[in-house]
Amino acid sequence: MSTTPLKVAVTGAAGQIGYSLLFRLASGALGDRPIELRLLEIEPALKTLEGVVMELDDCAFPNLAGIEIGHEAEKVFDGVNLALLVGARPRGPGMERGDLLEANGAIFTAQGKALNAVAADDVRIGVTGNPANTNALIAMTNAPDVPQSRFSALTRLDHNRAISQLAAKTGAPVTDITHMTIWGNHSATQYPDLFHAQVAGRNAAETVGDQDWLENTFIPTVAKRGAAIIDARGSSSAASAASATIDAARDWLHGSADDDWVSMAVVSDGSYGVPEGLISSFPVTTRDGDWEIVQGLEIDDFSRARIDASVAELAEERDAVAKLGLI
Ligand SMILES: NC(=O)C1=CN([C@@H]2O[C@H](COP(=O)(O)OP(=O)(O)OC[C@H]3O[C@@H](n4cnc5c(N)ncnc54)[C@H](O)[C@@H]3O)[C@@H](O)[C@H]2O)C=CC1
Ligand SMILES: O=C([O-])CC(=O)C(=O)O
Repeated sequence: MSTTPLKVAVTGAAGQIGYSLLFRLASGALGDRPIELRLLEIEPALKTLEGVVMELDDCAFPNLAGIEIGHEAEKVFDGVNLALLVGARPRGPGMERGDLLEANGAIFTAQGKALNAVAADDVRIGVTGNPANTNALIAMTNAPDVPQSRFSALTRLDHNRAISQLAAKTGAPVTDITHMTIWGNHSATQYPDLFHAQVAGRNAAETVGDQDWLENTFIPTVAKRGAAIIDARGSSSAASAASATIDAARDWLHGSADDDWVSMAVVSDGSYGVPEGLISSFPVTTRDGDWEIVQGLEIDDFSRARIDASVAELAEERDAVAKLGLI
């Protein structure tokens, strides 16, 4: 194991997700390698962030090798190996994540440019801030020197939600649920796929044997879970979003489990009819910091229609940010 600290940037570090994410990162959720935190916030939030840093100090985490904070992306991102782009406005009740495009898009233009200029050559960039897929597209487009494969958007929370719902339905432990896939956008159009998922090695859709539940309960529960949490909590999911951000980063850096896959929104190479260049969620395997889209899955008409609908929304979002001059 390298003893050189992994430099991890977190944006929006004084926000709700940050408050959960930073303590998990600092306590070793990405492995034993020491980490150095680089925390970016807007200037008015720096005082709050200083308080969070005091708390991190007070935990005396053995593997926390240093913390730097600031409001200038080019300083904070200097030499980072992993950038977790969380900072963005969350939606409130009655909003869709796409309503945040204009408010949040500009953040990712500037941060893409800054990462392009100063990040380490091996940087990996995970976007959590919404609308995550299109924000990742904006950052990627504004960072032409960083390989496109280094960008991903978070659909791991949806993936974890789908696992949890299926486990509850079948009575199986979550560890028995494998091969889950979220296709498309991190939005209400996403398609959580039970036709390729497995419960203790058996096909999940067959195990459930209830198309009505699959179509009218499972898919909408997973796809609209974010809104249900906003409705119940008054603010959007935070600890679960931080946990999923860590799951995604850990698997990206260290590899997904053998004989399983994970969901990640990554740049499409045209696989499964998703237009090249869109950042869409796929089943992927990861190893040593690289990902590969799982190939050869059969897509029936039911799945095809749902993947196409979510991908059409991604194309609309891309066109909207192109009109705004963000890509
Ligand atoms: N992809 C996913 O699964 C999920 C995504 N989210 C999204 O994550 C984002 C953050 O959520 P919360 O932490 O709850 O929001 P929050 O409002 O509590 O925190 C956001 C933080 O970002 C900061 N910020 C704003 N502009 C910034 C900039 N240019 N640079 C650096 N920091 C900046 C704000 O000052 C604030 O402290 C939201 O867009 C939310 O919708 C939330 C849950 C799940
Ligand atoms: O729903 C939201 O706005 C926050 C989010 O992305 C989620 O919880 O999946």
